[in-house]
Amino acid sequence: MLKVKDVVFRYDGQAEPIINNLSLEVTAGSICGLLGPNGAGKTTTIQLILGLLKAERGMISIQGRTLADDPVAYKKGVGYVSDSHSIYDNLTGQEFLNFMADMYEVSTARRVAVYEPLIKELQVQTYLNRPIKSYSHGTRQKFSIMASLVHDPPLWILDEPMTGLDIEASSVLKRRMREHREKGCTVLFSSHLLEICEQLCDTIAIIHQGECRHTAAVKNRAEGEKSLEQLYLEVVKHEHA
Ligand SMILES: Nc1ncnc2c1ncn2[C@@H]1O[C@H](COP(=O)(O)OP(=O)(O)OP(=O)(O)O)[C@@H](O)[C@H]1O
Repeated sequence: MLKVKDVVFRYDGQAEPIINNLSLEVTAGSICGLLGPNGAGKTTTIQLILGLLKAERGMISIQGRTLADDPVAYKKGVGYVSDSHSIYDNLTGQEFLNFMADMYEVSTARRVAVYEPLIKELQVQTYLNRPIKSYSHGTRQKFSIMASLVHDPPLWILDEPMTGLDIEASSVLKRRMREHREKGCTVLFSSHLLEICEQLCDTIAIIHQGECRHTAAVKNRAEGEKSLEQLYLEVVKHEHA
């Protein structure tokens, strides 16, 4: 479903690539957790997949389509929850939700059908007509999550989505991620929380120093197999040596 092959990327002015021949595959109808130390390249990888950054080499495709093949269809195939939500400060939550639905050309009936249950589940009714600049981080996160689902994206990408969410909202998000997978869609999210990956993921990918160093199945691990924590620590250990 998602294929990232031998991608190389460096930010302007950098001598060495930050992303180094990174390859990753996520199958349709699965949840994949991106793990890795601070600065490993998780957010950069996500932004490359989204087309917010441009790789200098390599190939990225979603459902067999690259950004160059059909930029609009490619972008409509992805829903994104960023780890920073500062750009819509002057809109109210309701205006932001409508703006995102307009951008994805989602009908009024469809946006109501998506947003109404989410507004109730995430308990944000009282925030709808207030400016986003007055929201806490967690409330911004809730609006970002709602907006990312309005076009029912086949690939849902979330960058550290649990950060700042209260316990009820985390529980709603986890359920929504599972439901997305049950519909045959795909979820990719970055996290520093191994327990969340153990609860949710079918696979994990460990990013270290701009490379995907290891991928592993999370469920049905054979008896005697290493725990995810042991596995993770072994993959990244030379950083701490
Ligand atoms: N705009 C930028 N310009 C230059 N370097 C950057 C920029 N953004 C990130 N970097 C560098 O790229 C590397 C990868 O950063 P990235 O944010 O992708 O890591 P991450 O794995 O998401 O980290 P964290 O877990 O701390 O969020 C880091 O060394 C970071 O300092």
